[in-house]
Amino acid sequence: MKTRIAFISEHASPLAALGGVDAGGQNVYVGELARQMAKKGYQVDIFTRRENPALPRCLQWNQHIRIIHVDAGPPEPVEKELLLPFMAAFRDDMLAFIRQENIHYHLVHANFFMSALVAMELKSMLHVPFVVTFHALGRVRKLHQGEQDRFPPERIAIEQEVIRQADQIIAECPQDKEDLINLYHAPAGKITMIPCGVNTEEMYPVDRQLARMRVRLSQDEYVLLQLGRMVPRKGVDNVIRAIAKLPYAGKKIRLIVVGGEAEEPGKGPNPEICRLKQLAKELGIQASVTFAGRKGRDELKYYYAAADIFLTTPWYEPFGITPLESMACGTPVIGAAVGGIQYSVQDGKTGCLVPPHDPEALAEKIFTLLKDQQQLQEMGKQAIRRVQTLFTWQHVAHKMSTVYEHIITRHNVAVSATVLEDLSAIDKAFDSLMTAVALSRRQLRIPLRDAAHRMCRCLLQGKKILVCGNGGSAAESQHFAAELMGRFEIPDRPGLPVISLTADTALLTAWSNDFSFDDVFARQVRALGRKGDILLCISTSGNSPNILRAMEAAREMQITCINLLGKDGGDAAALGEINIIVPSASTVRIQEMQLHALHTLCMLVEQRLYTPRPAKETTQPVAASLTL
Ligand SMILES: O=C(CO)[C@@H](O)[C@H](O)[C@H](O)[C@H](O)COP(=O)(O)O
Ligand SMILES: [Zn+2]
Repeated sequence: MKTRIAFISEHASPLAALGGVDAGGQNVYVGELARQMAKKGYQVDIFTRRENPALPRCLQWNQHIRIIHVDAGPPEPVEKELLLPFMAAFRDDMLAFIRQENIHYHLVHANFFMSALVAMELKSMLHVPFVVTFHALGRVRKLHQGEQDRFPPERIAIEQEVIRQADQIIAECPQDKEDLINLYHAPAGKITMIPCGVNTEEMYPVDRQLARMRVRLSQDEYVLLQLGRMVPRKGVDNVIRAIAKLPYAGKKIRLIVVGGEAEEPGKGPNPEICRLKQLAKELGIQASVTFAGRKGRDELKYYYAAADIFLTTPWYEPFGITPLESMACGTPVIGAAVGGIQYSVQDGKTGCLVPPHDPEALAEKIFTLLKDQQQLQEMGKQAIRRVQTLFTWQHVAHKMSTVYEHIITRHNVAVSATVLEDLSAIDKAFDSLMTAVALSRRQLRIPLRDAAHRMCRCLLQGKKILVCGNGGSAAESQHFAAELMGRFEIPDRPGLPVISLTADTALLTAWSNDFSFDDVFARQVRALGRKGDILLCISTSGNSPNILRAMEAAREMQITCINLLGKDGGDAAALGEINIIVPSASTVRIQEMQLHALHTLCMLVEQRLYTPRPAKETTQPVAASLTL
């Protein structure tokens, strides 16, 4: 059987176009990882929110991967900051799919905190372990974006709880791991560092001249590339400011900005692009900056390869896939020394690191590198080498499958341990019941026979039986009365006068409320009992005061006391004419044996009084033939 993994990526579908505000690294991560895991033999279902009513419920992406569109919120794009309220619906619809298909997942891989919220709930309902890749952390975002962060404040508490409940946390770079530990107190042992990857079949070196021809860029200019989502935190303004500060480096310089959604009729252009265009204009460099818009993934390698240097200076970056893509295409990167960029870009080797929000520092590095073409070339080669050793998706999938297998094995062992524990507890309960049965069989035969005999004599004399007990024994009193007043195994016989003293709630509550609970049964014995009747007391301890008082009343009235007891019989044993004492110290076993004893008494009484005679009348007492 294949190992089945459920990926949850609530806002980032691998099918979504890249470059839009909410479409970025996570979409690529989920798609690429799923493809590599499928190659490794896993069956992967990717659950993502339906953003378009035309999408099928379940799309077979390839032989081993399905994309399931989950109905949660309106079937249209919704900003991820507004998605949290739809997560309950996401969980319910995902559960409905799982139940309908009757699937058992071995593991859930949650992406982003909202998916992890769903994974936590599935874990508690379906006992499926989960790993989480946060992709971004609320506390880090808050630190950098402050009031501009529009995620609901509950995000932090959810992330904190996810960290507690996750079976393993995937940190994407050393900084991510540090943030998890320092900002969330995540236990280091729960974190595995696995970077993002880059698809080297999609991103690979292309001859620069050819690449420039392909994307129609001049061969005579320096080309600097900025590529990614167009949101303020990506710091594209910082890059534009740096360009404005660059001294002449021997050739004209062109900055290409790739990204942003395609402009749709009726919808305005991306506000960040408008802001950036305005900035370039204000700085007087609009002629040197080309806003190329969104490009298809198959075109990106030409842009990367066409560039002399790739620039990325976000305020912060949980990982950052674009620097890796650029490196895979052999183009060195100047990146901000933040988040994952500090890990993927080796300063001075595969590119350079600069502080974020510092256009001077960036301009200086660009200038230095452009002037040293030999070093740039060497950095390009090193960049390719670094990607191929550390950042291929095959490498990522290999590390990830080790984590998956470890968790699945650990979970299976824990499940089998719990199952074994439960089975052993069940076995023990049966064993102890069997011991109680064996001992009782030996010790209760005679008192049971005597008790049945006395009951028959009492009933044949037109007398009655009163029964009482507390708690479980109260229930059995009523049970016993119902069997005899109604019927046990012989149909169509008259009812027998057996009354449970535990059934009159009005009397029981009034008498215990106004006088004493200790007298609730004695009071009824005195009112209902007559000489020659039987009082059957059921107690596991034999020490309940109301039982003892009832027996005292019975004895005063020459009512026979038969006791069904346990343990050492307690004080009741001294007051009973017949004591049936279950030989066990366990209240539970005593009660179970007492029920059996009561059924046995019913059987004996019924058989003795109403032996079925098919040829004749079946319900006549056989008193005449009884030897009392
Ligand atoms: O069923 C159970 C325990 O298994 C309890 O309800 C139990 O019957 C109650 O604690 C009784 O109050 C115990 O009274 P007794 O058997 O000692 O006379
Ligand atoms: Zn009980």
